[in-house]
Amino acid sequence: MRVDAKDMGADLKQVLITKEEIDAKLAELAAKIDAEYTGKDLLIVGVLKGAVMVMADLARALSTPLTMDWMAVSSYGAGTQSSGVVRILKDLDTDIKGRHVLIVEDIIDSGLTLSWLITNLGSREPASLKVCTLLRKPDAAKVAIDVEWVGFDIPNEFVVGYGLDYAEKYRNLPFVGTLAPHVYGG
Ligand SMILES: O=P(O)(O)OC[C@H]1O[C@H](OP(=O)(O)OP(=O)(O)O)[C@H](O)[C@@H]1O
Ligand code: HPA
Ligand SMILES: [Mg+2]
Repeated sequence: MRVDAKDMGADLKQVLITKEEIDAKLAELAAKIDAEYTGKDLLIVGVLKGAVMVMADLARALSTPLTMDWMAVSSYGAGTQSSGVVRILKDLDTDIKGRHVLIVEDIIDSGLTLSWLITNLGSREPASLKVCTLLRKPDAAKVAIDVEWVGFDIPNEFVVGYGLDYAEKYRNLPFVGTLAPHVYGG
C-alpha cells in the first residue's frame, strides 16, 4: 500500500480499492459508456468536489467526443452523515435542454444527493439523463435510484480517498480506504 502523503497512513484502517483496481474499472465503464453514446452529443456533469478524480480519469478513458460541466452541491458538511438537505453551491454553466447528460459521481451513499440532483436536472428537459458512480453503498440507501453504471458496491463504512473526504482531508489519496476510528472519534 502506498501511503506516503505526510503520515496519512496512520489515519487509515484499510485500503479497500487500489489505484490499479480503480483504473481497470474506469476503463471497463468507459467502454460501455462509449457504446451507449456513439454518435450522440455527450455532456458529462461532475458533482464537485468529490467527483473531481472520477471525472478527470473517466473523461480521459472515454473516446466519445464530449463537453464537461460542473455542479457543486453539498449535504454532508464536516460530518460523516448526510444532513439530507442539499444545497446548490455552484450551478451548471450549460443549458442542458435537449442534451445527453451523464452525471458523474464519486459515491452514492444514502442516495439523497443524487436523487435530488436527478429531479433537479431532469426538470431542465435533457434529451437523456444517466448516472455513472464509482462507488455505491447498497446497505446505506435511503432512496432507490436507477443507476446505469456503478464501479464498486462497497460495505456501509465511511470511506476516503480518490476525491472522497473526511472534513475536506484525504481527497488526494490515489486509492479508496476506510478511516481509523480514532480519526472521527469512533
Ligand atoms: O448519497 P449521499 O448520502 O447523498 O452521499 C453522496 C454525496 O456526498 C458526498 O458529497 P458531499 O455533499 O459531502 O460534498 P463533496 O462532494 O464536496 O465532498 C459525495 O461526494 C456525494 O456527492
Ligand atoms: O463514505 C463516504 N466518505 C466520504 N464522503 C462521503 N459522502 C457520502 N458518503 C461518504
Ligand atoms: Mg459530492
